[in-house]
Amino acid sequence: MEVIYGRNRKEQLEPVRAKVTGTIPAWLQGTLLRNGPGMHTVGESRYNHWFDGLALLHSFTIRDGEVYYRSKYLRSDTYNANIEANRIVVSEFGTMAYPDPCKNIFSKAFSYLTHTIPDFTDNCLINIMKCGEDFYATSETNYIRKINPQTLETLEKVDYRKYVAVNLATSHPHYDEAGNVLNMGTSIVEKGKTKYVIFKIPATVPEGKKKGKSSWKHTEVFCSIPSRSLLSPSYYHSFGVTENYVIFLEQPFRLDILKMATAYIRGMTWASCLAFHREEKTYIHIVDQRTRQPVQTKLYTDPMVVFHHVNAYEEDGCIVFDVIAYEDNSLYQLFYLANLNQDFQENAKLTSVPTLRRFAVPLHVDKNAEVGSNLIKVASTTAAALKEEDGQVYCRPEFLCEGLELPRVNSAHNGKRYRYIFAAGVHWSPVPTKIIKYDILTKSSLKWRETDCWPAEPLFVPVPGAKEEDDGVILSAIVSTDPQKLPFLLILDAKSFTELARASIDVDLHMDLHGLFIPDMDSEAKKQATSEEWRDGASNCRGALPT
Ligand SMILES: CC1=C(/C=C/C(C)=C/C=C/C(C)=C/C=O)C(C)(C)CCC1
Ligand SMILES: [Fe+2]
Repeated sequence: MEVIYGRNRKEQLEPVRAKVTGTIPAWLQGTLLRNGPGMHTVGESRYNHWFDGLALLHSFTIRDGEVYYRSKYLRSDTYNANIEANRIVVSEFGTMAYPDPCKNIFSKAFSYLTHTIPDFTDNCLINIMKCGEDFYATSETNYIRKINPQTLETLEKVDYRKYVAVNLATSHPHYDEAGNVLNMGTSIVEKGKTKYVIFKIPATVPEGKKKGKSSWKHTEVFCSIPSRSLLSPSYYHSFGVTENYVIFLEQPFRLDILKMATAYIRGMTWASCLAFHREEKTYIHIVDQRTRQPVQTKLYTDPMVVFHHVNAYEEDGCIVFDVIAYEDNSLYQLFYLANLNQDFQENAKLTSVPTLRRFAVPLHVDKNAEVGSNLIKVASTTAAALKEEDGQVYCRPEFLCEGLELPRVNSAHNGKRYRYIFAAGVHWSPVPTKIIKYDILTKSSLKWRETDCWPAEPLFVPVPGAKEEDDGVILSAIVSTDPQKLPFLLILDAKSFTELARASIDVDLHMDLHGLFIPDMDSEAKKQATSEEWRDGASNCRGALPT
C-alpha cells in the first residue's frame, strides 16, 4: 500500500477546481481551512515523528455548489531556516536538531549554554485559531503564526510570552459567544513557580481602551493553578469548558523540566522528556469563570492519558464532562514515522484503545454526606463521585463507547448539554478508517467508511437557522490509497450520515490534524471579493471560477 504518512507533499498554490458528484447544499458557502504536517524530510535529513512535519495549510472553498482547493506550506522561521540550510536545523517534538553541523562535545556544550531555556519551534502544524477577525496557525509552543485564510500566506509571528507567562499553550482553545478566546498554557521557566495558566484573548480591543492597539495587549490571566510537581508539570493537549467553569485534568502524563533543560546537550528529543506515571492519580481541577477561582473540593480519578476533551456542561449542581481517554501513552509512540510505513496496520498497534468516558463531578460537597456515598444524583449518567474519609472525592467515569478520536461537536453546544459526537473511527491502529456519529442518548452510532479511504477529523457545519443539534453537514477531507480514486472532500448529511456530495481533487492531499470552517458571512460581498482575487491569481489554473 502507498505510504500515507511521512511522504512529502507538493503544495498547490493556485486554486484548483474539484470534480463534484452529488449536490452540495446551496446554503453551504465558505472555506474549510485545515492544518497538518506535510514535509517529513529536508535534503538528506528526516524527522522521526509525524508531529514534527512542516506545517502544510490547505483550504477547500465551497461556493455555489463548486469546491476549490489550495495548499501552502507555512513559511515559519523554522521552514525558512530548514529550506535555506537544506536540512533540519530546528528541533521538533520527536527530532532534536543541531544548527551547527559540527557536533563535537565543545560545540554541543556551547549550544547547551545558549539553549538552557530552549527557543521552541514556530512550525505551527496542529490547528487554526480564530482571534477576532484574524486567523493563526497553532502548535503547542509559545509561538503562533498569523495567516491569511484566503491566500494561505504566512504573516507575523506572535509570541504568547509577550502577553502572558506561558512557554507552552494548547492548540485547542475555546471561544465564547463574542468570539473571545479562552486558552491554557504552562509556565515552566519561572523556577519554583511551575503553573498552569488559563487566559483570555479578547476578540476586539475592549471598550474605552485606546483604539488601534491590538487586542493581544488586552490578554488577561483568568486563573493560575500551581503544578503539583514543580519540576514535572502535566502535559495536556486540550481542556474543557461549561458555561461557568473550566475543567483541567492534571494527568500523570508529565513533562520533565530537568530533562528538557539538558535534552539538547544529551541529544535527546522533547518527546523523550514526556513520561506516563501509571501509578499516579489524575487530578481534576475545576475553575469558576465568575470568581476566577478554583473550586476547593479535591477531585481525582484513576491514571489515564487524555488528549481530547469532547464537551462538558452543567447539570443539577454538577459538571458532566466527556473525554477520550487511554490507559497509556502509546498513541504518541505510534506516530513515530518508523511505525507508520506500508505495514502500519501491523506495526502500529495501540496497547490501549481510546474510550469515551463520561465524568460527573459535584460542585458542592454536602458536609453531612456519608463517606463512600455517591454525590452524583443526575439520572442521565452512571458516573459516580464517591466521598472519601479525608474529604477527597474519587470520580468514577461511565464508559460510553470505544474507538473514537478527533472528536467534534456542534459548536453551538460547546459547554452546553449536547447529544451528538462526530469523530474519526480508530481501533487498535491510530489511523482513522471511518467517520462516526455517536448518539450519547441512545448509545448508538452511524458510520461512513470506504475501502482504501482514510478520513480526517470530521467537522460539523450547521444549516442557517438550524433547529436541531444535527441540522447541518459533516465535512471531512479523505486521503485515498486506491490509485483509481482521487482524494476528496466528503460532505455528509449530519442527520442521516448519507453522502450528499464529494468533491474529488487531482492533488497530493496530505493527512491533516485539525481545522475550522469559515462561513461566508456576507455571501454577496465575499463572493465579489474572492472571485476578484481568484480571477487575478488563478488565470491559468485548472479550475478558475467562472466570471
Ligand atoms: C515542539 C514541542 C512540543 C510539541 C508538541 C506537539 C507538536 C504535539 C502534538 C500533538 C498532537 C498533534 C496531538 C494530537 O492528538 C512540546 C511537547 C509541547 C514541548 C516542547 C516542544
Ligand atoms: Fe488535537
